[in-house]
Amino acid sequence: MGLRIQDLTKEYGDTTALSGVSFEIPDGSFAVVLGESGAGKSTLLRILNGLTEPTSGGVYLDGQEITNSRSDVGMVFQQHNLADELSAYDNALTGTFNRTGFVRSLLNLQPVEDRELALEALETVGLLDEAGQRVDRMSGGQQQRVGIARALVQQPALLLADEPVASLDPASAEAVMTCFRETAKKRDLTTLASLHQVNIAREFGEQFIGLKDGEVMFVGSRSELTPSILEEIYGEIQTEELREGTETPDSNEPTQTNASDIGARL
Ligand SMILES: Nc1ncnc2c1ncn2[C@@H]1O[C@H](COP(=O)(O)OP(=O)(O)OP(=O)(O)O)[C@@H](O)[C@H]1O
Repeated sequence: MGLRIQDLTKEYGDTTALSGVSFEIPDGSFAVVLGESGAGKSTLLRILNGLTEPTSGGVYLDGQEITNSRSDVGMVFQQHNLADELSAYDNALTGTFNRTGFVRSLLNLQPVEDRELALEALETVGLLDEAGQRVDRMSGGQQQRVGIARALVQQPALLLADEPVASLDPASAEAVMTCFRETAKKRDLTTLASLHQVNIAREFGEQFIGLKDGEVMFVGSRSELTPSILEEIYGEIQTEELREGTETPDSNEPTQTNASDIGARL
């Protein structure tokens, strides 16, 4: 059944961050949220993750409304949020906090099954051999894969990622996104990621949700995500690349994170 967002609205005082947002993501699909800075992407992910309460509306996972408890939702952050001085394995294991409890985790009293889950998750993201390595001695891409492993250890029904590759160089971003998509497929996980880089979004996304000023202005597949739709999502951008929409990015270009510069990102 997948994820269903129904009439979600979020107001911060006078600011309406989301207004009547409704869409569905089929079970096991890899979906991407697109939108300019301020469109409401983070607010949407924060509501799905239980970090923010919506003003109104509902979120349903496999037909069940998910409310305050979000233990079945895994989250991958832009800046990893890892404990630098801990190993990849110990960081992955922190994904069990919700189940094990803080004190037992602190005392290293996780059940054997959780320890096995942490190793399996590291294997899934291709880091089993680096399990004992401190994460601050790993590359940005490897750190992000540890972040994915930690989310997997939660055994989530839904995987969220807020700008998971925004701080990586293009080659690492590709590698992390490949790992991310393959992991989601292997585990048949419904995934929703917000991505600034349109070229990466188009390469890896199966389903797209375009937000503009807090409203859904597009829901569709990769083939439906035409350059003119992208222009609508990101405003009036008059570039040949955008009109042609088929340019491949120059691998020597630095990572693009500026939402207003779509032409360079295509
Ligand atoms: N805690 C908050 N208090 C007040 N306003 C907020 C808060 N969080 C977000 N907003 C406002 O809600 C709107 C949507 O913000 P949000 O961060 O969801 O957008 P975004 O698409 O994720 O942007 P970005 O890509 O820059 O992160 C913006 O106008 C923002 O200023």
